[in-house]
Amino acid sequence: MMQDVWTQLGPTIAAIMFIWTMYQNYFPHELRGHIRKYTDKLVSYFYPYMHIIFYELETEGWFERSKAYVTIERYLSKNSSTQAKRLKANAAKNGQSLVLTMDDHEEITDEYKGKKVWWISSQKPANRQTISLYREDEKRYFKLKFHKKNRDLITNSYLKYVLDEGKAISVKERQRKLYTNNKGDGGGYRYRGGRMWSGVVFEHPSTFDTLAMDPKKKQEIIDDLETFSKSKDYYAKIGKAWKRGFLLYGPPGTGKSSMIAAMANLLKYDIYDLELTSVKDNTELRKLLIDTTGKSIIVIEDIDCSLDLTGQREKNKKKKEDKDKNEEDAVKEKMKKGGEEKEKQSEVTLSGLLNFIDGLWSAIGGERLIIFTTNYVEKLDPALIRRGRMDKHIVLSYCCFESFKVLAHNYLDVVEPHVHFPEIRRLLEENNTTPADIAENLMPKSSKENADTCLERLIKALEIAKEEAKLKAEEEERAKAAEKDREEKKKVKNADGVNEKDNGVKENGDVISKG
Ligand SMILES: Nc1ncnc2c1ncn2[C@@H]1O[C@H](COP(=O)(O)OP(=O)(O)OP(=O)(O)O)[C@@H](O)[C@H]1O
Ligand SMILES: [Mg+2]
Repeated sequence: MMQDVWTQLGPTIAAIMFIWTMYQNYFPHELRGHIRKYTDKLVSYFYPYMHIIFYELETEGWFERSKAYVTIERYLSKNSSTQAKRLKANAAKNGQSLVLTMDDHEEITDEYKGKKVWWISSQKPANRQTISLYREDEKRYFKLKFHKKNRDLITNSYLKYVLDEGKAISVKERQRKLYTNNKGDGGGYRYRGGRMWSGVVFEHPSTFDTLAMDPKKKQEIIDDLETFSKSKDYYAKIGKAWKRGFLLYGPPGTGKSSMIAAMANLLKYDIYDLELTSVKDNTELRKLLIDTTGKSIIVIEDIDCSLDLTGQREKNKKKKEDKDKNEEDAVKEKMKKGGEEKEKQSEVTLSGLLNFIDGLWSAIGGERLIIFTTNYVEKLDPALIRRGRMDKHIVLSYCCFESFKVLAHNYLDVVEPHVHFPEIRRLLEENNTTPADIAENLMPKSSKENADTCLERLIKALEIAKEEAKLKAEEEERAKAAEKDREEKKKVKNADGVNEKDNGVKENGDVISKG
């Protein structure tokens, strides 16, 4: 049977191969191009499908990988691993993880709004008649095949969807960075590749799961952030730059910095930690802003300590003028002494900072959070923190029982009900203890310590803190009473003095009247 088939097909296959070899080797190149053009036209007339080709390399410039190709590659990686038989692995996150995509000549299907499309990964044979500096595989491309009747849907909507999804996957997989504008030892910026920020890999482990705070408040913040990150079109519709300001305030050790790290981890953003005191002036501040990328959080920690931004603007202006004058005098003085003035005070003003937050330049680069932290919210100029600039004010406060439960679960794997919990609850209500203090007590200090020993240590620490707070309050009470006593005595003394003085005036008056 097999032999019959071969006897019938053999000559036909041999003839086709012979014609193909002749065509490839002896047919003039230009003529082949013409023939291809007409056969393509003929085929496309009857063929119900359309193709779009995405080449790997840009045809203009320095043969860089095309952004569209890379984005599509990322998008297809989500289907490739389940559909393609041969996969290709590319390194991501500086070699720490792998992206799997289909290998050449593989085909996978995708579905969009009920319509099926095909993605084919392929390679164009290199033109042997031209000399190229590049390898053959530089003609690699993705071919998108779809039915002609779906043309509008695919070109108007599906392609945008693919690029958006691909970008989102790239963002998730990229290695995130923590940048700082801190100057080097020499006092100047270390420009890395022309950038004003220097960055390291951001690997802070804080997440909203590990953050101890009231669960309702926590969920509200998570919802706010997620809504923000998906609201590109909404912000465009209402004519607002796609950014959101957060003011985090509360005593030291209540989780402000931890929350910033959790936000960055939730949204997969980079962090730009802006050290305002290292910024020379408003112009430099603007340059730093321009040098940030989208999908980032710009943080100014301890804003009240960063600059003299706490008073009224006019007052600040006057202060600044005085300061400038004093500084100038000081510099002259030092120069006279042969000294060298290296560290110059920052000249960033409140208006410069306001401009940074919501001026025209702040809209460049897309989605961005701006976060200020402070221990003393009341010290800040209201203009700096008004809604619209700092859209959401979040207070992080002392540890309540709900927050404690999160810490106990994270640090010791202990959950309610527990024999020590009621006492801890009572002590927390009577004490102002920061989550940082609770966390420190919950952490096992040796392999011998277990959950119970840690909780008992916490109870002891809370009792001591309560006792100390009581003693401190008594001490303050005594100091207040002593102060009050001193004031009373002073008043009596003053009153006596006034009486004596009054008497003197009377007497003098008498003298005058007598005169
Ligand atoms: N709410 C919290 N949830 C979980 N851990 C916390 C929380 N608050 C503080 N901690 C722990 O305490 C440490 C210090 O917290 P963090 O640096 O976030 O405080 P902060 O509010 O930024 O303080 P500061 O005002 O001094 O900058 C953290 O490393 C973390 O371990
Ligand atoms: Mg902090």
